Amino acid sequence: MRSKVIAGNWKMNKGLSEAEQFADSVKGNLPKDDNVEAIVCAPFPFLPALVSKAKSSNLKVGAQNMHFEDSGAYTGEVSPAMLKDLGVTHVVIGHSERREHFAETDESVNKKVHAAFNHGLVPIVCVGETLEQREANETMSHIENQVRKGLEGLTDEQIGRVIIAYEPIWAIGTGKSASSADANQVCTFVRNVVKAMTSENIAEQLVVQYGGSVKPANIDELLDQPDIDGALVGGASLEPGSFLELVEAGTK
Ligand SMILES: O=C[C@H](O)COP(=O)(O)O
Repeated sequence: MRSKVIAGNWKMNKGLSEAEQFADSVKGNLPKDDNVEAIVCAPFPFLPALVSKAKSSNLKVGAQNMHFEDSGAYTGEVSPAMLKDLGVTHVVIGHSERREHFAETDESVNKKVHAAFNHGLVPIVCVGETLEQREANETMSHIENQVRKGLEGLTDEQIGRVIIAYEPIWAIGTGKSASSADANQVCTFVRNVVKAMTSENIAEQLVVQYGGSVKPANIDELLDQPDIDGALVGGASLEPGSFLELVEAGTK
């Protein structure tokens, strides 16, 4: 059985003391259940404090982006080796906000996914369609393209360890979540694309999250779906109480 993975993506929110308070409130209250993983993906400046606070707890700490090179003349960038050194375990790659505002492409996503594995980080690879693509019936072809290009050149074993977050762009931060059936349909499709790319059973190991206006009120319904293995959550991951409720939902 696949574990449920609940990842908070704080985006560019909070200050250092708020981040520390969050970790203090959450770390002792996470469910003691090996079938659910709780990750908080925070802005770079908070990562050392969060890693230190989360030590000896079930809370894992992730980054929201990174460069694909190990080092070099890339002013303002952060390398996978730097994240690994800090004790970060996960990294969000190819979030739609990075694709939209920072010219992230399927090619750079693929380089970053390889770099993550080279440094022992688990990539959370985001895919998702715009409203225009959905209305033009292009959702599946777009998702297939993003999945195939994003995972190109990985071994089957690596693909089995990727987390894919399906986040329809029209559902992000809008309060308008995809219905659980629609979300599951795309998550099943993602698994089938991976099945076609890999040898037997790899696709069954793959964790596929849904993201887009997930909150305590709708997470149960989403996680009840057979191909939704967790959630990548923005707004509702910011408050400790709400984050804990989301993680708790993964134990049911
Ligand atoms: O990475 C998280 C997503 O962009 C979802 O954000 P949201 O939960 O605020 O809609």
